Amino acid sequence: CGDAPGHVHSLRARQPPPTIPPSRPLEWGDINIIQTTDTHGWLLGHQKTSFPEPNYSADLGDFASFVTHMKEIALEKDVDILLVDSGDLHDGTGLSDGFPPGGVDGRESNEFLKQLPYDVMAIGNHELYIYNITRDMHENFAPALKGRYLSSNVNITITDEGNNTRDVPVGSRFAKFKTRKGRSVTALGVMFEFTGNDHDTTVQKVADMVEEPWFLEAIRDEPDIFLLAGHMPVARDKWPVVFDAIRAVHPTTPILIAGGHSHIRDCLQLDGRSISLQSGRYMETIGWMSAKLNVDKTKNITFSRRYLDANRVTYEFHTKKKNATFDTPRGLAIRQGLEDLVKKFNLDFLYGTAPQDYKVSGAPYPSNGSILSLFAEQAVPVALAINNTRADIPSYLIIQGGSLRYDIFAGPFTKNDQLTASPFTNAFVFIAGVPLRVAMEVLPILNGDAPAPAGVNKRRANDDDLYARGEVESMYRAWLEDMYRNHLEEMLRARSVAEDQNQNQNLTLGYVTQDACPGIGDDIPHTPLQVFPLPDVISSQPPKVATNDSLIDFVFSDFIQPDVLDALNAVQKDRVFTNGDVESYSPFLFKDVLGLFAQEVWN
Ligand SMILES: Nc1ccn([C@@H]2O[C@H](COP(=O)(O)O)[C@@H](O)[C@H]2O)c(=O)n1
Repeated sequence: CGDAPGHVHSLRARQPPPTIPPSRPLEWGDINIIQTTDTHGWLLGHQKTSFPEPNYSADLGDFASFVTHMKEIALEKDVDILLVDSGDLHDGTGLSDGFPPGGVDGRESNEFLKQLPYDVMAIGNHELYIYNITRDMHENFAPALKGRYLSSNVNITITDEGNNTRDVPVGSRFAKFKTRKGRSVTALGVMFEFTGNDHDTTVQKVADMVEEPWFLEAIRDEPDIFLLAGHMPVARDKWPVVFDAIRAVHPTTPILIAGGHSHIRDCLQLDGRSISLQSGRYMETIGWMSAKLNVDKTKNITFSRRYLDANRVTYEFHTKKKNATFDTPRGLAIRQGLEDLVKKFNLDFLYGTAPQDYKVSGAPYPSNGSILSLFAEQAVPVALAINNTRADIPSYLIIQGGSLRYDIFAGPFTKNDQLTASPFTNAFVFIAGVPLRVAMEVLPILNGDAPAPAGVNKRRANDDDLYARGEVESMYRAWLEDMYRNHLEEMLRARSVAEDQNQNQNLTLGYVTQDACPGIGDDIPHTPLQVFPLPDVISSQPPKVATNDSLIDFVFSDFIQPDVLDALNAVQKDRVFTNGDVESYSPFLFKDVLGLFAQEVWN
C-alpha cells in the first residue's frame, strides 16, 4: 500500500540492518531480574538504520515476548524472575509527548507498559515536572500496579472528594510480596533528591526518609531479599544511605538495587551480599542481574550482570527462539497498538527531509553537524518569526542545551522525529529593551565560563544544584567520553591503527562499558562512538546592531528564567529585572520548533 500524502509509510525501517548476535548465554541464579529504566517513551524502539540505532531496534511488543519466554525458562529452571523499572516514562518520543490538545503526556503510551508483567516500578523525575502528569500517575497508573508502583520519598498533594487537601505518596511507599518460589521480598522505590519538581509534589531527602517510622517498620522483619528500585544512579548518590539503614538491622540479607536516572550502564557492589545495576536509557539497554542465594550468611553471594542490546537478535538468542517462534500474541498486540497510536497522534506526518545528520554529542558544538547549533542558530529564528509581531526587532536567544535530547538523521523528518529531538513544552519568553552587551554577559555566567557574581546560580559551576534539578546529560556524556578515551588509548597501545582496525573490523558502533562489577558486562562487544563536549546553555548568533549597547529583545526559555533574572541583576545595576518584565515571545513551544523549521526549509 502507498503512503498517505504527507506521511511516511512506517516509522520502522522495513528491515533493520542485521545486528551481531550475542555469544554467551546469560548466567541464571536463584533470583533473576530483568531491568528497564529511563525508557522516556521509546516504546517503538529505535527505528533509524545507521549504527548504533539498529542495536536498539526492538519495540515494546518484542520486549513483552522476550519477557514471556524468559519467564518460561525460569519456570523450566525452577527459579525466580522479576521484572523491574526504575522510572522516567515521559518526555522522549511522540508516543508519550505527541498527544493532542487536552491530553496528558504519557497517558496513552503508559497503557502499553501496564500490559507488561512488571513486579515493581519506581517513579522518576520526569513524572514530576508537570503536576497533571504526577496526578495522572497517581490516579491512572499506580492503581494498575496494585501497590507495586513505588514512590518511597515522593508525595503529591491532592484535594479529595470531601474538598480536603491531602499529601499522599504518588504510588506506594514500599511493597512486600512473595515470589513464585515463595521468597519474601521487601521493595522500595527511592528517588534522588530532585528539586525541579512542580508545585504540589514533594521529594523527601533520603536521610530523612530512612528515619521515618514507616521505613523503620517496613524494614524491621527480615525478608529473603530487599529489592531497592529507584530513580537514582547506582554510583555517587544516596543509595548507601538506604543500604546502611538496612544493613544496621540486617547485616547479611541480600540487597538488590535497580537504579537509574543518569542514562548510563553501571554496576557496583556495596558489599559481598549486594549488587547494584543500572541499565542505561531510551530502551537501548535491558539490564540483567542474577543472584545464587547461598544459605551460609558468612559467604559472599555469587552475582552476575549483563547489559543486553535491545534488539530481536539478542532476544531470540537468549530465549532460544527463532523469528517464527518468537512473537507472542501479547507482543504482537502491543506492537499493533503502538502502530495505531502512531496513526492516532499523526506521528508519521512528514515535515520535510533532513539533508544530513545533526548530532547531540556526536558532533562538535558549534558546528554544521550539531543539533544544538541547528536549533539555536537556524530553527528558532525561522520558527519564532511565524505569527510574531516582534519578529523585526533584533533579538538574542539563550536556552538550555539539555532540551535537545536526540540526534536527527538524514532523510524523512516526521512529527515523531521532531518530538524525539526536542520533546519539551518549555515556552519562549523575553525581556524587551535589554542592551545586547548585558544579554551576552549572561551566557558565560550560566555556563560557569565567567566568574559568577554573588547570588547567581551558575548552571555549570554549581554542579550540585544542577544535578538536583535533574541535569544528567553531562554525566552521560562524561561516560561516553571515558569509553572513547579508553578506546583511543587502546589504539595507541596496539602496534598500529591497521592492526586495531583489523581486530575491530566486525564490531559495530555501540556502548563499551567499564563498570565496577567483575567480568564483562556488555552482551555484545562494540566500538565506541566519538563524542564532543557541550555547554549547558547555548545561544543564537548575536543580532547585527549598531553597537553593543543597542537595545534588543532578550529571548530565553522559561525553564531557565530564574537563572537568567539572577544573572541579569548581577551583571548590571541600572535596572532591577523581575518576573514582571518577562513576557511571552511566541505561541510556539520548544517541541514545535523543528517541525515549523522543517516545513519552511526542508520541504
Ligand atoms: N521542561 C524541561 C525538563 C527537562 N529539561 C532538560 O532535561 C534535563 C533532565 O532530564 P533527565 O532525563 O536527564 O532527567 C534537564 O536538566 C533539562 O536539561 C528541559 O530542557 N525542559
